[in-house]
Amino acid sequence: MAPDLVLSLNAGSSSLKISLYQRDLSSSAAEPVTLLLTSSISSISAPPAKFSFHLASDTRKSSEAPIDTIKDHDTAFSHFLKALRSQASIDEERIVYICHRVVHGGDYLEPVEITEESYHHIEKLSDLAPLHNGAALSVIKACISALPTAKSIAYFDTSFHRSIPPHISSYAINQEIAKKRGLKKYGFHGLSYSFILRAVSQFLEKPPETLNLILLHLGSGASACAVKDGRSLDTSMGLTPLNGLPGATRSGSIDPSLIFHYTNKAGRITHDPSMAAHVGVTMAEEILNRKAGWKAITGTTDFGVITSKAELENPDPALEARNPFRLAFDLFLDRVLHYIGAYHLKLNCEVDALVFAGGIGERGVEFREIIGQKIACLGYPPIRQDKNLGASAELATVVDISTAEQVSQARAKRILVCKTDEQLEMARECTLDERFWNAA
Ligand SMILES: Nc1ncnc2c1ncn2[C@@H]1O[C@H](COP(=O)(O)OP(=O)(O)O)[C@@H](O)[C@H]1O
Ligand SMILES: CC(=O)OP(=O)(O)O
Ligand SMILES: [Mg+2]
Repeated sequence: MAPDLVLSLNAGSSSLKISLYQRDLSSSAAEPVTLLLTSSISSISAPPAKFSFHLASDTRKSSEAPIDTIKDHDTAFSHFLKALRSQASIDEERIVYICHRVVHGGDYLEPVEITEESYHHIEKLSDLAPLHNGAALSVIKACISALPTAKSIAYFDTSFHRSIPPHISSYAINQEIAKKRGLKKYGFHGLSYSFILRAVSQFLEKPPETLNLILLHLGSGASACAVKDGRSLDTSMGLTPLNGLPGATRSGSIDPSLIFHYTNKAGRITHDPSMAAHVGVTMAEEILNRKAGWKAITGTTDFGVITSKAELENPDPALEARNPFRLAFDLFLDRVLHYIGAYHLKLNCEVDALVFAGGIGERGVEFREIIGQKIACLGYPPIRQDKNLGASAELATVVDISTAEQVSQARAKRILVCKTDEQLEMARECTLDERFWNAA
Protein backbone atom coordinates (compact mmCIF):
# COMPACT_ATOMS: atom_id res chain seq x y z
CA MET A 1 0.00 0.00 0.00
CA ALA A 2 1.13 3.58 -0.69
CA PRO A 3 2.39 5.60 2.27
CA ASP A 4 -0.84 7.37 3.18
CA LEU A 5 -1.05 7.40 6.98
CA VAL A 6 -0.64 10.36 9.31
CA LEU A 7 0.12 9.84 12.98
CA SER A 8 -0.75 12.71 15.33
CA LEU A 9 0.88 13.00 18.73
CA ASN A 10 -0.29 15.49 21.34
CA ALA A 11 2.04 15.81 24.32
CA GLY A 12 0.00 17.70 26.93
CA SER A 13 1.29 18.45 30.42
CA SER A 14 -0.26 15.33 31.92
CA SER A 15 -1.15 13.27 28.88
CA LEU A 16 -0.09 11.89 25.53
CA LYS A 17 -2.97 11.65 23.09
CA ILE A 18 -2.41 9.76 19.86
CA SER A 19 -4.50 9.31 16.72
CA LEU A 20 -3.68 7.51 13.48
CA TYR A 21 -5.41 8.62 10.29
CA GLN A 22 -5.57 7.63 6.66
CA ARG A 23 -5.41 10.46 4.14
CA ASP A 24 -8.71 10.63 2.26
CA LEU A 25 -9.22 13.47 -0.17
CA SER A 26 -12.31 12.01 -1.84
CA SER A 27 -14.89 14.72 -2.23
CA SER A 28 -17.50 12.68 -0.33
CA ALA A 29 -15.44 12.67 2.89
CA ALA A 30 -16.34 15.29 5.51
CA GLU A 31 -12.71 15.41 6.68
CA PRO A 32 -9.57 14.91 4.56
CA VAL A 33 -8.59 12.08 6.89
CA THR A 34 -10.27 8.92 8.20
CA LEU A 35 -9.57 7.89 11.79
CA LEU A 36 -8.02 4.43 12.16
CA LEU A 37 -7.21 4.32 15.86
CA THR A 38 -6.79 6.41 19.00
CA SER A 39 -4.73 5.89 22.09
CA SER A 40 -4.44 7.96 25.23
CA ILE A 41 -2.13 7.98 28.19
CA SER A 42 -3.46 10.25 30.94
CA SER A 43 -2.40 11.12 34.51
CA ILE A 44 1.30 11.02 33.56
CA SER A 45 1.93 13.68 36.23
CA ALA A 46 -0.20 11.80 38.83
CA PRO A 47 0.84 8.13 38.50
CA PRO A 48 -0.18 5.46 37.82
CA ALA A 49 -0.72 6.64 34.26
CA LYS A 50 -3.82 5.29 32.54
CA PHE A 51 -3.55 3.75 29.09
CA SER A 52 -6.21 3.18 26.48
CA PHE A 53 -6.01 1.92 22.89
CA HIS A 54 -8.97 1.83 20.57
CA LEU A 55 -9.38 0.77 16.95
CA ALA A 56 -11.95 2.93 15.14
CA SER A 57 -13.46 -0.23 13.61
CA ASP A 58 -14.18 -1.63 17.09
CA THR A 59 -17.70 -0.69 18.19
CA ARG A 60 -17.09 -1.55 21.86
CA LYS A 61 -16.36 1.28 24.32
CA SER A 62 -12.64 1.69 25.02
CA SER A 63 -11.38 1.09 28.54
CA GLU A 64 -8.47 2.50 30.53
CA ALA A 65 -5.90 0.47 32.46
CA PRO A 66 -3.31 1.74 34.96
CA ILE A 67 0.26 1.03 33.79
CA ASP A 68 3.05 1.30 36.35
CA THR A 69 5.90 1.31 33.83
CA ILE A 70 4.73 4.60 32.23
CA LYS A 71 6.73 7.31 33.97
CA ASP A 72 6.91 10.06 31.36
CA HIS A 73 5.99 10.88 27.76
CA ASP A 74 8.84 8.79 26.38
CA THR A 75 7.76 5.59 28.16
CA ALA A 76 4.14 6.44 27.31
CA PHE A 77 5.05 6.46 23.61
CA SER A 78 6.94 3.13 23.92
CA HIS A 79 3.87 1.58 25.51
CA PHE A 80 1.73 2.84 22.63
CA LEU A 81 4.16 1.40 20.07
CA LYS A 82 3.95 -2.01 21.71
CA ALA A 83 0.15 -1.89 21.57
CA LEU A 84 0.25 -0.72 17.95
CA ARG A 85 2.46 -3.64 17.02
CA SER A 86 0.46 -6.26 18.92
CA GLN A 87 -3.12 -5.02 18.48
CA ALA A 88 -3.27 -3.38 15.05
CA SER A 89 -2.20 -4.99 11.81
CA ILE A 90 -0.75 -1.83 10.30
CA ASP A 91 2.32 -1.68 8.13
CA GLU A 92 4.31 1.07 9.88
CA GLU A 93 6.01 2.04 6.62
CA ARG A 94 2.65 3.45 5.49
CA ILE A 95 3.06 6.25 8.07
CA VAL A 96 4.36 9.09 5.97
CA TYR A 97 4.06 11.99 8.43
CA ILE A 98 4.05 12.26 12.19
CA CYS A 99 2.47 15.48 13.46
CA HIS A 100 3.70 16.62 16.85
CA ARG A 101 1.93 19.20 18.98
CA VAL A 102 4.69 21.50 20.20
CA VAL A 103 3.38 24.00 22.69
CA HIS A 104 5.97 26.78 22.32
CA GLY A 105 7.07 27.75 18.82
CA GLY A 106 8.61 31.13 19.71
CA ASP A 107 8.90 33.07 16.45
CA TYR A 108 8.11 30.00 14.30
CA LEU A 109 4.64 30.79 13.01
CA GLU A 110 4.15 27.94 10.54
CA PRO A 111 4.47 24.18 10.99
CA VAL A 112 8.03 22.97 10.35
CA GLU A 113 9.58 19.68 9.47
CA ILE A 114 11.92 18.44 12.19
CA THR A 115 15.49 19.01 11.13
CA GLU A 116 18.58 19.57 13.24
CA GLU A 117 17.87 23.32 13.13
CA SER A 118 14.17 23.19 14.05
CA TYR A 119 14.84 20.59 16.75
CA HIS A 120 17.32 22.94 18.41
CA HIS A 121 14.95 25.88 18.05
CA ILE A 122 12.30 23.92 19.99
CA GLU A 123 14.90 22.76 22.48
CA LYS A 124 15.95 26.35 23.18
CA LEU A 125 12.34 27.21 24.00
CA SER A 126 12.00 24.34 26.49
CA ASP A 127 12.58 26.60 29.47
CA LEU A 128 9.58 28.67 28.36
CA ALA A 129 7.27 25.64 28.38
CA PRO A 130 8.83 23.42 31.04
CA LEU A 131 5.96 20.92 31.16
CA HIS A 132 5.66 20.64 27.40
CA ASN A 133 8.46 21.24 24.89
CA GLY A 134 10.89 18.79 26.56
CA ALA A 135 8.17 16.13 26.63
CA ALA A 136 7.36 16.71 22.94
CA LEU A 137 11.05 16.51 22.04
CA SER A 138 11.43 13.18 23.83
CA VAL A 139 8.53 11.83 21.74
CA ILE A 140 10.01 13.31 18.54
CA LYS A 141 13.31 11.58 19.29
CA ALA A 142 11.54 8.26 19.96
CA CYS A 143 9.66 8.58 16.64
CA ILE A 144 12.81 9.27 14.66
CA SER A 145 14.38 6.12 16.02
CA ALA A 146 11.31 3.82 16.03
CA LEU A 147 9.62 4.97 12.81
CA PRO A 148 12.56 6.07 10.63
CA THR A 149 10.66 6.16 7.33
CA ALA A 150 8.21 8.80 8.55
CA LYS A 151 8.89 12.55 8.61
CA SER A 152 8.16 14.46 11.80
CA ILE A 153 6.40 17.82 11.55
CA ALA A 154 5.99 20.21 14.48
CA TYR A 155 2.70 22.11 14.87
CA PHE A 156 2.75 25.00 17.31
CA ASP A 157 0.17 26.06 19.88
CA THR A 158 1.50 29.58 19.63
CA SER A 159 0.74 30.08 15.89
CA PHE A 160 -2.98 30.81 16.40
CA HIS A 161 -2.17 33.83 18.56
CA ARG A 162 0.03 35.65 16.06
CA SER A 163 -2.87 38.08 15.50
CA ILE A 164 -2.82 39.47 19.05
CA PRO A 165 -2.04 43.20 18.69
CA PRO A 166 1.09 44.66 20.36
CA HIS A 167 -0.77 46.61 23.05
CA ILE A 168 -2.17 43.28 24.27
CA SER A 169 0.85 41.03 23.70
CA SER A 170 3.43 43.45 25.18
CA TYR A 171 4.35 43.59 28.83
CA ALA A 172 4.93 46.99 30.48
CA ILE A 173 8.68 46.52 30.77
CA ASN A 174 11.75 47.92 29.02
CA GLN A 175 10.91 47.38 25.34
CA GLU A 176 14.49 47.02 24.22
CA ILE A 177 15.03 44.09 26.58
CA ALA A 178 11.59 42.68 25.74
CA LYS A 179 12.41 42.66 22.00
CA LYS A 180 15.91 41.31 22.44
CA ARG A 181 14.73 38.43 24.62
CA GLY A 182 11.34 37.79 23.03
CA LEU A 183 9.48 38.64 26.25
CA LYS A 184 5.85 38.93 25.19
CA LYS A 185 2.55 37.11 25.40
CA TYR A 186 2.67 34.15 23.01
CA GLY A 187 -0.48 32.31 24.12
CA PHE A 188 -1.08 28.54 23.89
CA HIS A 189 -3.75 25.92 23.18
CA GLY A 190 -3.77 27.34 19.65
CA LEU A 191 -4.33 24.00 17.90
CA SER A 192 -7.37 23.46 20.08
CA TYR A 193 -8.64 26.99 19.40
CA SER A 194 -8.21 26.53 15.60
CA PHE A 195 -10.19 23.31 15.80
CA ILE A 196 -12.94 24.92 17.90
CA LEU A 197 -13.18 27.95 15.61
CA ARG A 198 -13.74 25.79 12.55
CA ALA A 199 -16.16 23.44 14.33
CA VAL A 200 -18.22 26.34 15.71
CA SER A 201 -18.20 28.07 12.33
CA GLN A 202 -19.64 24.90 10.74
CA PHE A 203 -22.16 24.50 13.54
CA LEU A 204 -23.39 28.10 13.36
CA GLU A 205 -23.16 28.08 9.55
CA LYS A 206 -21.25 31.36 9.65
CA PRO A 207 -17.79 31.96 8.13
CA PRO A 208 -15.05 32.03 10.78
CA GLU A 209 -14.06 35.60 9.90
CA THR A 210 -17.49 36.84 10.98
CA LEU A 211 -17.37 35.26 14.43
CA ASN A 212 -16.66 36.80 17.81
CA LEU A 213 -16.21 34.07 20.40
CA ILE A 214 -15.03 33.51 23.94
CA LEU A 215 -13.31 30.14 24.04
CA LEU A 216 -12.47 28.27 27.23
CA HIS A 217 -10.01 25.38 26.95
CA LEU A 218 -10.17 23.93 30.46
CA GLY A 219 -7.95 20.86 30.93
CA SER A 220 -4.84 20.04 32.95
CA GLY A 221 -3.67 23.35 31.58
CA ALA A 222 -6.47 25.88 31.20
CA SER A 223 -6.79 29.05 29.17
CA ALA A 224 -9.36 31.46 27.77
CA CYS A 225 -9.26 33.16 24.40
CA ALA A 226 -11.15 36.10 22.92
CA VAL A 227 -11.67 35.65 19.19
CA LYS A 228 -12.59 38.75 17.18
CA ASP A 229 -13.58 38.36 13.54
CA GLY A 230 -12.18 34.83 13.58
CA ARG A 231 -8.74 35.77 14.96
CA SER A 232 -7.19 35.63 18.39
CA LEU A 233 -7.48 39.02 20.07
CA ASP A 234 -6.34 38.02 23.54
CA THR A 235 -5.64 34.92 25.58
CA SER A 236 -4.93 34.27 29.22
CA MET A 237 -1.61 32.40 28.96
CA GLY A 238 1.46 34.53 28.31
CA LEU A 239 5.19 34.20 27.75
CA THR A 240 4.76 30.69 29.16
CA PRO A 241 1.71 28.48 29.80
CA LEU A 242 1.88 29.42 33.49
CA ASN A 243 -0.02 32.69 33.26
CA GLY A 244 -3.77 33.09 33.58
CA LEU A 245 -5.98 30.29 34.85
CA PRO A 246 -4.75 27.75 37.41
CA GLY A 247 -4.35 24.14 36.28
CA ALA A 248 -3.71 20.62 37.58
CA THR A 249 -0.27 21.51 38.98
CA ARG A 250 0.04 25.17 37.89
CA SER A 251 -0.71 28.27 39.95
CA GLY A 252 -1.92 30.46 37.10
CA SER A 253 -1.44 34.21 37.58
CA ILE A 254 0.00 35.31 40.89
CA ASP A 255 1.62 38.49 42.06
CA PRO A 256 5.17 37.92 40.71
CA SER A 257 6.60 38.99 44.08
CA LEU A 258 4.80 36.15 45.85
CA ILE A 259 7.42 33.59 44.93
CA PHE A 260 10.21 35.46 46.73
CA HIS A 261 8.15 35.40 49.91
CA TYR A 262 7.25 31.72 49.38
CA THR A 263 10.91 30.59 49.29
CA ASN A 264 14.27 32.31 49.51
CA LYS A 265 15.61 29.73 47.03
CA ALA A 266 13.36 30.96 44.21
CA GLY A 267 16.22 31.80 41.85
CA ARG A 268 18.16 28.55 42.24
CA ILE A 269 18.20 26.07 39.38
CA THR A 270 16.35 22.86 40.22
CA HIS A 271 17.88 19.48 39.69
CA ASP A 272 14.64 17.53 39.71
CA PRO A 273 15.43 14.25 37.89
CA SER A 274 11.81 13.92 36.79
CA MET A 275 12.03 17.14 34.74
CA ALA A 276 12.46 16.38 31.03
CA ALA A 277 16.08 16.41 29.90
CA HIS A 278 17.58 19.77 28.95
CA VAL A 279 14.88 21.75 30.77
CA GLY A 280 16.71 24.07 33.13
CA VAL A 281 14.30 25.92 35.37
CA THR A 282 14.46 27.72 38.68
CA MET A 283 12.87 26.60 41.91
CA ALA A 284 10.32 29.37 41.34
CA GLU A 285 9.24 27.86 38.01
CA GLU A 286 9.28 24.35 39.43
CA ILE A 287 7.03 25.34 42.35
CA LEU A 288 4.56 27.35 40.27
CA ASN A 289 4.37 24.83 37.40
CA ARG A 290 4.50 21.53 39.25
CA LYS A 291 3.79 22.04 42.92
CA ALA A 292 0.78 24.32 42.71
CA GLY A 293 -2.74 24.24 41.24
CA TRP A 294 -5.36 21.62 42.13
CA LYS A 295 -2.73 19.17 43.33
CA ALA A 296 -1.37 21.64 45.89
CA ILE A 297 -4.77 22.76 47.18
CA THR A 298 -6.58 19.42 47.26
CA GLY A 299 -4.08 16.59 46.70
CA THR A 300 -5.75 15.53 43.44
CA THR A 301 -5.25 16.79 39.87
CA ASP A 302 -8.68 15.54 38.81
CA PHE A 303 -11.26 18.30 38.63
CA GLY A 304 -14.01 15.66 38.42
CA VAL A 305 -13.04 14.50 41.93
CA ILE A 306 -12.82 18.11 43.11
CA THR A 307 -16.34 18.78 41.81
CA SER A 308 -17.80 15.70 43.48
CA LYS A 309 -16.26 16.62 46.86
CA ALA A 310 -17.00 20.36 46.73
CA GLU A 311 -20.41 20.04 48.48
CA LEU A 312 -21.91 22.33 45.86
CA GLU A 313 -25.39 21.90 47.30
CA ASN A 314 -24.23 23.71 50.48
CA PRO A 315 -24.44 27.51 49.99
CA ASP A 316 -22.43 28.34 53.16
CA PRO A 317 -19.55 30.68 52.09
CA ALA A 318 -17.56 29.55 55.16
CA LEU A 319 -17.24 26.12 53.54
CA GLU A 320 -14.31 27.39 51.46
CA ALA A 321 -12.24 27.60 54.66
CA ARG A 322 -13.06 24.02 55.70
CA ASN A 323 -13.23 22.13 52.42
CA PRO A 324 -10.20 22.43 50.09
CA PHE A 325 -12.22 20.93 47.21
CA ARG A 326 -14.78 23.71 47.53
CA LEU A 327 -11.99 26.29 47.72
CA ALA A 328 -10.43 24.94 44.50
CA PHE A 329 -13.80 24.81 42.71
CA ASP A 330 -14.78 28.36 43.73
CA LEU A 331 -11.30 29.69 42.97
CA PHE A 332 -11.42 28.28 39.43
CA LEU A 333 -14.91 29.67 38.93
CA ASP A 334 -13.69 33.09 40.03
CA ARG A 335 -10.70 33.08 37.66
CA VAL A 336 -12.73 31.85 34.69
CA LEU A 337 -15.40 34.53 35.33
CA HIS A 338 -12.62 37.11 35.43
CA TYR A 339 -11.65 36.37 31.82
CA ILE A 340 -15.21 35.97 30.57
CA GLY A 341 -16.03 39.43 31.93
CA ALA A 342 -12.90 41.08 30.55
CA TYR A 343 -13.27 39.50 27.11
CA HIS A 344 -16.86 40.67 26.79
CA LEU A 345 -15.67 44.23 27.19
CA LYS A 346 -12.81 43.71 24.72
CA LEU A 347 -15.33 42.33 22.22
CA ASN A 348 -17.72 45.22 22.80
CA CYS A 349 -20.21 42.67 24.21
CA GLU A 350 -20.77 41.47 20.62
CA VAL A 351 -20.29 37.74 21.19
CA ASP A 352 -21.73 34.89 19.13
CA ALA A 353 -20.94 32.16 21.63
CA LEU A 354 -19.11 31.17 24.78
CA VAL A 355 -17.53 27.77 24.13
CA PHE A 356 -16.43 25.19 26.69
CA ALA A 357 -13.74 22.65 25.71
CA GLY A 358 -10.96 20.51 27.25
CA GLY A 359 -11.46 17.81 29.91
CA ILE A 360 -13.16 20.11 32.45
CA GLY A 361 -14.98 22.17 29.82
CA GLU A 362 -16.40 19.08 28.13
CA ARG A 363 -17.21 17.01 31.22
CA GLY A 364 -17.73 19.56 34.00
CA VAL A 365 -21.54 19.67 34.04
CA GLU A 366 -21.80 21.50 37.38
CA PHE A 367 -19.07 23.95 36.47
CA ARG A 368 -20.86 24.90 33.23
CA GLU A 369 -24.17 25.20 35.03
CA ILE A 370 -22.84 27.68 37.59
CA ILE A 371 -21.00 29.71 34.93
CA GLY A 372 -24.29 29.76 33.00
CA GLN A 373 -26.08 31.29 36.01
CA LYS A 374 -23.35 33.88 36.54
CA ILE A 375 -23.29 35.09 32.92
CA ALA A 376 -27.05 35.56 32.65
CA CYS A 377 -26.41 39.25 33.51
CA LEU A 378 -24.46 39.58 30.23
CA GLY A 379 -27.53 38.59 28.22
CA TYR A 380 -26.92 34.84 27.87
CA PRO A 381 -30.03 32.65 27.69
CA PRO A 382 -30.36 30.05 30.48
CA ILE A 383 -28.64 26.70 30.11
CA ARG A 384 -30.85 23.72 29.20
CA GLN A 385 -30.37 21.15 31.97
CA ASP A 386 -30.89 18.11 29.75
CA LYS A 387 -28.51 19.35 27.06
CA ASN A 388 -25.90 20.31 29.64
CA LEU A 389 -26.09 16.90 31.32
CA GLY A 390 -25.81 14.95 28.07
CA ALA A 391 -23.30 17.17 26.20
CA SER A 392 -20.24 14.94 26.55
CA ALA A 393 -22.15 11.77 25.59
CA GLU A 394 -23.49 13.28 22.36
CA LEU A 395 -21.72 12.24 19.19
CA ALA A 396 -21.82 15.73 17.69
CA THR A 397 -18.62 17.75 17.93
CA VAL A 398 -20.49 20.90 18.99
CA VAL A 399 -23.54 20.90 21.28
CA ASP A 400 -25.64 23.98 22.08
CA ILE A 401 -26.53 23.81 25.77
CA SER A 402 -28.36 27.15 25.88
CA THR A 403 -32.09 27.59 25.38
CA ALA A 404 -32.91 28.02 21.74
CA GLU A 405 -35.15 31.12 21.68
CA GLN A 406 -32.50 33.63 20.74
CA VAL A 407 -30.68 31.63 18.10
CA SER A 408 -31.96 33.58 15.12
CA GLN A 409 -30.61 36.86 16.47
CA ALA A 410 -27.27 38.17 15.35
CA ARG A 411 -24.62 37.62 18.09
CA ALA A 412 -27.07 35.38 19.97
CA LYS A 413 -24.65 34.61 22.80
CA ARG A 414 -25.07 30.87 22.70
CA ILE A 415 -23.38 28.57 25.19
CA LEU A 416 -21.67 25.71 23.38
CA VAL A 417 -19.65 22.64 24.31
CA CYS A 418 -17.05 21.56 21.75
CA LYS A 419 -15.18 18.25 21.80
CA THR A 420 -11.85 19.65 20.81
CA ASP A 421 -9.34 17.47 18.97
CA GLU A 422 -5.82 18.80 18.59
CA GLN A 423 -4.69 15.56 16.87
CA LEU A 424 -7.33 15.95 14.14
CA GLU A 425 -6.44 19.62 13.73
CA MET A 426 -2.81 18.71 12.99
CA ALA A 427 -3.65 15.75 10.73
CA ARG A 428 -6.09 17.90 8.78
CA GLU A 429 -3.55 20.69 8.31
CA CYS A 430 -0.88 18.18 7.34
CA THR A 431 -3.07 16.42 4.81
CA LEU A 432 -4.09 19.68 3.15
CA ASP A 433 -0.57 21.13 3.11
CA GLU A 434 0.68 20.91 -0.44
CA ARG A 435 4.25 21.60 0.64
CA PHE A 436 4.38 18.22 2.31
CA TRP A 437 2.57 16.09 -0.22
CA ASN A 438 4.16 17.50 -3.33
CA ALA A 439 7.55 16.86 -1.83
CA ALA A 440 6.64 13.41 -0.50
N1 LIG B 1 -16.24 14.60 35.03
C1 LIG B 1 -15.33 15.56 35.05
N2 LIG B 1 -15.64 16.78 35.52
C2 LIG B 1 -14.73 17.77 35.56
N3 LIG B 1 -13.47 17.64 35.13
C3 LIG B 1 -13.10 16.44 34.65
C4 LIG B 1 -13.99 15.36 34.58
N4 LIG B 1 -13.30 14.30 34.05
C5 LIG B 1 -12.05 14.73 33.80
N5 LIG B 1 -11.91 16.02 34.16
C6 LIG B 1 -10.71 16.86 34.08
O1 LIG B 1 -10.15 16.86 32.78
C7 LIG B 1 -8.72 16.89 32.92
C8 LIG B 1 -8.05 16.42 31.65
O2 LIG B 1 -8.31 17.32 30.63
P1 LIG B 1 -7.62 17.18 29.22
O3 LIG B 1 -8.01 18.36 28.41
O4 LIG B 1 -7.96 15.85 28.66
O5 LIG B 1 -6.11 17.16 29.69
P2 LIG B 1 -4.75 17.61 29.07
O6 LIG B 1 -4.61 19.04 29.43
O7 LIG B 1 -3.74 16.74 29.70
O8 LIG B 1 -4.83 17.46 27.58
C9 LIG B 1 -8.47 15.98 34.10
O9 LIG B 1 -7.24 16.26 34.71
C10 LIG B 1 -9.61 16.33 34.99
O10 LIG B 1 -9.22 17.39 35.84
C1 LIG C 1 -0.54 24.68 26.87
C2 LIG C 1 -1.04 23.69 27.85
O1 LIG C 1 -1.11 23.99 29.01
O2 LIG C 1 -1.40 22.49 27.36
P1 LIG C 1 -2.05 21.26 28.17
O3 LIG C 1 -3.33 21.78 28.73
O4 LIG C 1 -2.28 20.20 27.13
O5 LIG C 1 -1.11 20.87 29.23
MG1 LIG D 1 -4.37 19.23 26.49
